[in-house]
Amino acid sequence: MASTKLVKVPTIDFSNHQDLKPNTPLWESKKIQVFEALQEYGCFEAIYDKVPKDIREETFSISKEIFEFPLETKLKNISEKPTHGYMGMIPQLPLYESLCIPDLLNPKSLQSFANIFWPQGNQHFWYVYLCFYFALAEVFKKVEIVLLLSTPFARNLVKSYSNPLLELDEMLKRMISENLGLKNHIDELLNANYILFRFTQYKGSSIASGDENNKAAGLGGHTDGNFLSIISQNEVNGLQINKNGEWIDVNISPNSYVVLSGDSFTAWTNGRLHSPVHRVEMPRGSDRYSIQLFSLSKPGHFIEAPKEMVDEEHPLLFKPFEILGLLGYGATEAGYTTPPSDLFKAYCGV
Ligand SMILES: O=C(O)CCC(=O)C(=O)O
Ligand SMILES: [Fe+2]
Repeated sequence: MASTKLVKVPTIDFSNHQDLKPNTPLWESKKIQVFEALQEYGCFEAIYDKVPKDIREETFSISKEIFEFPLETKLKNISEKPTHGYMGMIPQLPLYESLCIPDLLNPKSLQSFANIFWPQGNQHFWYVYLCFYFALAEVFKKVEIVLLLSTPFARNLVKSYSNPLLELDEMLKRMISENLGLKNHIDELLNANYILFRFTQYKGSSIASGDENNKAAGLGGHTDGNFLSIISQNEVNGLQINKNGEWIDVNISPNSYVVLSGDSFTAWTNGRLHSPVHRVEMPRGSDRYSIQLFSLSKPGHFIEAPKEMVDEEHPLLFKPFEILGLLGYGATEAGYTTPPSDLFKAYCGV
């Protein structure tokens, strides 16, 4: 494939979020920008200042801390579900390691993750845990949590960290649905929401010295199977997306997030959006930490394009599929040998 070009993925500024309400001119203009960026690139940089800097730093410092645990501890982050647990020790990807909190919307899942690393409890982690828990509760309007939100502590946590990323995910889904005239399908999309939260480390510091310009593979080319991925990183860049055979660096500023469209949206929009092939190429010397918030459909829920997306001009492109089936397929022999841009079609193409 051709080499990296100095093309930039679009940047969309959501920093005046308090004015960003449906049916306002600002909403209408952002909604078009979002849709066009996802159509053209399958991703964009979101400038989003709702997560305070110190909270973000706190989260990255937890990330660093958990990767320093012995391998035997990290291996306790297991799951029978594909991509739902520890990934690492992959011979072709020696720099890559990741840990996953599956089903973030379920507080028990967060608790078992924390227990792996801090069986006695951890102030740090519980702080972030509570941020997520309270934020999710607000999103899902759980009465008992709403009561707890009245404490300044919880309110601050919600405002400062976790709520914003889930709000961003929801807002983007609303914008995309509106753009396609699928406003009446938004509830079914949001009700099936299931979140995977992944901490990732790329050990750039372990790349052997050699040609300074040489980069090493952090993560191979793939598409994400979910609806949206919201990625934050420490100050080390490395993510690239493939556009028409060329790799484009996705270099983002410190308070930005990368938003990527996944295969689930490709199917739901019957091909009007696409999921870009992306990879991580690591520079020598620096370790990269990234955090992914993946929004999926609940296991067992079948994803299919609403009937409005299918007509004579737009015949159905994908059979209904279930996310765990897709993720499992990626881990099979057929999945490994199919080029990443064809994998989704190979799995459920009509
Ligand atoms: O680390 C990143 O920036 C991207 C990671 C990624 O693409 C993934 O985990 O699916
Ligand atoms: Fe990815």
